Amino acid sequence: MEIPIVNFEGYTLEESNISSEDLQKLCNSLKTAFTNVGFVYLKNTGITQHEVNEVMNISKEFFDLPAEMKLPLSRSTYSDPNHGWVSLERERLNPQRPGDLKEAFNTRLLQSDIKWPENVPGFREKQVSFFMRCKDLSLKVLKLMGRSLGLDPDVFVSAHKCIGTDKNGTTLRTLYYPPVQSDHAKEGQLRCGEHSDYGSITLLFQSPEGGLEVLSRSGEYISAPYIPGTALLNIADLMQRWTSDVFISAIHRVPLPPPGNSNTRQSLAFFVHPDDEVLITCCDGSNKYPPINSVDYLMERFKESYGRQTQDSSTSSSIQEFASSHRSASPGPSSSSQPLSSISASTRSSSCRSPDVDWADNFNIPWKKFPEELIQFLERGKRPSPQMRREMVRIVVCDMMQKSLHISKRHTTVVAKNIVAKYPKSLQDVVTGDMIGSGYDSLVKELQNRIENTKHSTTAKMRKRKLHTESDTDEMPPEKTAAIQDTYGCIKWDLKFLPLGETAESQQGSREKLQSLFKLNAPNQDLIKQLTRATFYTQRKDINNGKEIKYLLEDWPFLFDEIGMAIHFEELTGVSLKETFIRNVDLTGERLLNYMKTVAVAKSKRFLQAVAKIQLMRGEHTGSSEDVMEMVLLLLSYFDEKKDVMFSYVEDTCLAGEVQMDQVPLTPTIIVCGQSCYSARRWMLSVDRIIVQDSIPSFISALCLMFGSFYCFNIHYPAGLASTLEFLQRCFFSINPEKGTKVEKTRTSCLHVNNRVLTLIQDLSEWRTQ
Ligand SMILES: O=C(O)CCC(=O)C(=O)O
Ligand SMILES: [Fe+2]
Repeated sequence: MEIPIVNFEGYTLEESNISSEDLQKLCNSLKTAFTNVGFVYLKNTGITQHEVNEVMNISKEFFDLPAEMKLPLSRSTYSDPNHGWVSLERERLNPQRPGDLKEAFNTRLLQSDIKWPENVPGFREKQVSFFMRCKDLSLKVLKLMGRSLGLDPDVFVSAHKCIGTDKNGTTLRTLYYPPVQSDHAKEGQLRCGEHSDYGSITLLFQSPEGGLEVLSRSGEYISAPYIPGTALLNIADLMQRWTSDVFISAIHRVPLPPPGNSNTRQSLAFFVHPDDEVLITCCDGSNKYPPINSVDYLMERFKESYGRQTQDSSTSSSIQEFASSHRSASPGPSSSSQPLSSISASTRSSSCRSPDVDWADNFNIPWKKFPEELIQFLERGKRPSPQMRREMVRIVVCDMMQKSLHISKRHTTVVAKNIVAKYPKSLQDVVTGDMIGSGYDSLVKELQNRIENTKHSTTAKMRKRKLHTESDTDEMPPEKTAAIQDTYGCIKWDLKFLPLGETAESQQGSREKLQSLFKLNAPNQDLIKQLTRATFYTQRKDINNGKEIKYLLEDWPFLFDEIGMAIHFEELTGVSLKETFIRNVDLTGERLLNYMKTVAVAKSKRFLQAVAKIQLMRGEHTGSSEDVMEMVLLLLSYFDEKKDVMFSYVEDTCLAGEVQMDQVPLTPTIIVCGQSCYSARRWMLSVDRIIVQDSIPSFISALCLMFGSFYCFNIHYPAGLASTLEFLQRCFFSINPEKGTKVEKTRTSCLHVNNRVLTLIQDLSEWRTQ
C-alpha cells in the first residue's frame, strides 16, 4: 500500500476556479485516502518548496544555538504550555519508549511582545507567516472534508474559527532531529515514537532525508518519503472520533537512521485543533462516541506524552528511575519493586481494602499503558502478534503485582476474562474460527507464567545485590578501590583495541592535526569533533597511564575545551554532557528550587538562614543561568559542604597567570572572575592547580567542564563536595550507577551510594506541589 498523491491544482491557496465536476473528483480522492490510509500527499497547494525551505533554514539557525541560549525559551517559561522550545528527549510520543531523539520549537502564541530567539533575526516573522499559510490551506481542506462526507461543507470549518488566537490550540511545530550514533541510543529509542496526532488534521513537511513511516491498515509500516513541493496531510484522533471512525488517524513514527548514517532531519508539522470550547459530536448523528469538549480531550492527550498521569510530570525521568530502583533496596513495609508512582496510591488504599479477596474484580486493566500499535490491532479486531501479546501480558502482570504479591489462579482468571471480554475478536482462543474452552484459557496461562517468572527474577536480583554489597568491604586493596572509582559511571573507560583501520601513526597524525587546529582563530568544529572521536583510544591510554594534566594540555588541548571534552565525555560515559544537563535543568531545576525554598527551609534554621543569604546575593539577577547558580549554591548549603572546594574567587580582570594557585584546590575548580557567581561575566577552570581554560563565557559551561573533568581525568570527588557532586551527577547529568561512589577514599568513607543524596532524591520525587 502507498500513500496517495492528490493534485490540488485549480483549488490552490491563490485560486478557486475549479469546476464542480473536478471539485467532486477532488473530494472523492480525499475521502478514499482518508478512509483507507489516513494520510495523503497534496501537490500544487500554493505552499511552495521555497517557503518550506526558508522556514526550515531559519529554524536550523535556532536549533544550532548553544543549549543555554534556548533554555530561557523552554515551554515551561511561557503562559501557554504548548508554546516554546522542547529539548532533546524531553517528549516521548510513545510513552513505552525512552524520550524521542528530537528537538522542537512550537509556535502557538503569535504576538511579538513575548520572548522570541534574540539571536535569530526574523525567526518569529517566518514562523508566523508560515503558520498563516498553513491555516489557510487547512481551512480549505476542512471544507472539502465536510463536502466529501456529503455534509454541510462548513461542518468542520465552523469549528475552527479561532485558529491563531488564544481560543484555539492550533500549533506550528518545527522539528530538528540531530545526527544519531545508533550505538549511543538507548534501547528502544526512536527519533519519534509511534503515535497518532491528537487534533483534527496535521500538515507535515519533511526535509529531503525523509524517514517518516505510517502504519497501514494491514499492520505494516509503509514509508512516507519526501516528495518535493507537496504537503503531507493526515487525519488526527479527534477527527476520527468526529467522523465515527470513517476517517482514520493512522499511527506513525520516525525510526533511527540506519547505522553509519549521520544525517540530520527536519520537519514542520502544523497541528490543527478545533476551537477550545467546541463540543465534538459524531457528525453522522450515530453517537458512537459521547460528545466531548475539544480542549478537555486535548489536555488529556498532552499529559500522556509529557509523562504518564500517575507521575508528576515535572519530575525528571532520571530522578524517577533512580528513586524507584533504589526504593526496592531499602527495607520497609511496602518494599516490593513497585514503580515510584504507584507506591502512594497502593498504600493509601490498602487500609480500606479487604485483603486480597476482591481486588481482581475491581482491577483496572491498564489499557492506557498498552502500546498504540497493540491498541490499534485490538480496536480493529485483528489478532496481535505473539510479541505484542507478550508485551500486553507483561504490562498487565506488572500492574497486578502492585495490587498483591499473592496472586491466585482465581485472580488471574478474573483479569483474563475481563481482558478477553473487551476484545473477543482479537484475543479469544480459537481454532479455525471456533472458540475453544472458556475462550480465555491461554491468557490465564500466559499471565500465570509471567507472574511466576517475575517472582523468580526478583529474588535472584536481591540475592545478587547482597553478594555485591558483601564484597564492598573496607578490606579491598587501595588500587582496586581506586580502579572501581575511576571507572565509576563509565561505559568505555579503557579500550582494548584501536578503532578499525587506525594505527599508532594515524592517531599521531590526527593528534597533530588537532594541535594545529587549536592554534586557528575559527577552526572547523565538525573536524575537531571527528578527530577527537577518532583519537579517543589514545586519549584514554594517555590519561589512564597517568600522564600529567600539564602534558595532557599540551598534547590534547581540545580535551579541556567544550567541544573536545563533550566528545570525550560522551564516548566515556554514554552521556552528552551539556545537553543532558540543560535538559534536566529544564525538567527538574524549578522543582528543586521550589523544594529548597519551601520544604527544606522548614526543616532547618541553619539552612533557612543560608537560603536568605543566597537570595540576598542574587538580588535582581534573573535568568536561567542564574537559576543554575542558585541551585548549586543551595545544594552546597543544604548538604553543608565546602563552597571553596568548588569555587575560587579572583578579580574580574584577573589573567590566568595572575591567579594565586596555592589558594586553589587540586581538584577541578571553577575560578569565578568577580565577587560572586551572579556578578561574574567570565569563569576559568583549574585542574591540578593548572588553569586549563581561562575564558569560559557562561556559568553553565564552567559547571559542565568542571564536572566533566572528574570523569575524563580519573579524579575522585573531594570528600568536602561528596553529596553535592553526587546529586548533580545523578539528577542533572543522568549518571546513575546502582552501586559504588566516586568520592575519594577517606578513612571513614566506604564504597556505598550516598544516603543523603538518596534521601533528597526520594523526597524530591515524592513531593507533590499543589
Ligand atoms: O517529523 C516528523 O515527520 C513526524 C513528526 C510527528 O509526527 C509529530 O510531531 O507528531
Ligand atoms: Fe505526528
